[in-house]
Amino acid sequence: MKLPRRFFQPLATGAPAPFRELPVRLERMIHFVPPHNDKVRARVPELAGTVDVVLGNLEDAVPADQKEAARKGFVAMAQATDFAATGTGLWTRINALNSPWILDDLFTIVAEVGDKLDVVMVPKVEGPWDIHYIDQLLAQLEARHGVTKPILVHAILETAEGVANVDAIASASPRMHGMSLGPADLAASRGMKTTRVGGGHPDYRVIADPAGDAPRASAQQDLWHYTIAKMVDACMANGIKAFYGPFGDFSDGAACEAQFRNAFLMGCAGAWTLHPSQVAIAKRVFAPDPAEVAFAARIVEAMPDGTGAVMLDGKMQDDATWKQAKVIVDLAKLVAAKDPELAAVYKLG
Ligand SMILES: CC(=O)SCCNC(=O)CCNC(=O)[C@H](O)C(C)(C)COP(=O)(O)OP(=O)(O)OC[C@H]1O[C@@H](n2cnc3c(N)ncnc32)[C@H](O)[C@@H]1OP(=O)(O)O
Ligand SMILES: O=CC(=O)O
Ligand SMILES: [Mg+2]
Repeated sequence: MKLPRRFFQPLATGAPAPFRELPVRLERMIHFVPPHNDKVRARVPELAGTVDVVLGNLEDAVPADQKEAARKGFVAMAQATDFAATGTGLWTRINALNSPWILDDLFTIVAEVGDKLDVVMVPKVEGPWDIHYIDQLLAQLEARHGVTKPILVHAILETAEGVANVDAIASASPRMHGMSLGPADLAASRGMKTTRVGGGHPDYRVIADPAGDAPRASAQQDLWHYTIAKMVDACMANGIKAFYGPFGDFSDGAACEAQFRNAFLMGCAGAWTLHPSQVAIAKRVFAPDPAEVAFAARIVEAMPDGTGAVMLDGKMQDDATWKQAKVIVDLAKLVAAKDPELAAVYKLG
């Protein structure tokens, strides 16, 4: 382990100093774009104003013979659009550390558009050693190409070993932005018996005890509850952000919304959107409910210094509920700053 005073030192001469605190940004959805697809890429300038993050995906879902086209497409789309002008994040998902493409991904992208890139998403992270490797390499590339803003790292939690090491991954570097659950790769890595990309499974359920001949009630359970909870704790304990990942059944908006909402309530900041139909779902879910915001604002107002105990509508409020209320009010303010419609509904000063 590094000594605390060395943790924030740049890892290469000439590389920018790491952030001490993460930039505060609204990231309700990380929208995946296949950069080798000319038609979709052409829509990016228009898309950029409608999502919080545009991610050019170079990894899974890009065929092996299109990896180079995807990398070139990403550079072209990064150069063609001023993402910062609309407050939209620009991310890329690079190929895995053991793949033949990773070096060209990073070498090309940092050289060509390193100053425009906010976050590199790293797939199949197994432990802190993977983050240390990327951290060092990014610092060298930032220094070589004169990048002045540190490029952040986002890990996908999608292997059994990664889940076992989740705390160490979250605390591996000041470059860590956050983590996303990768339910498809994780299911494979764990030997789970499902072919779905996220969401539930009709056979994963609990059943009521028998009561004579009466039909036994049963209910589907959330396959991802344990992992999301573990990921949220690891992330929040280290001051970084947790995200739900992909939901693959584009035809089932209700199930996508339920999965996103569970993640939101558990502490996640956002989710991936793979298809335009999922963007509205993410916007709906990852902004607090107006009635909840109104009640939270009353709590904050009733306890101006955040201490003591008061009653509101028959419910006890104290220092702890004040902190809960602050989470909701702060998020609502962040959303309101970007979304005039919700700003009008929230009516926060
Ligand atoms: C497990 C994991 O790793 S998940 C992450 C990896 N997967 C991905 O990144 C997938 C990203 N999504 C995609 O590539 C596409 O949505 C696909 C290939 C899955 C499906 O695309 P299509 O067959 O074109 O879907 P569909 O016909 O419903 O699309 C409707 C429209 O939305 C467009 N569209 C589809 N996906 C996207 C997207 N991610 N961003 C922007 N536009 C999109 C289509 O081009 C189409 O446009 P059109 O009406 O002008 O023809
Ligand atoms: O990369 C995402 C996943 O679910 O796998
Ligand atoms: Mg994956």
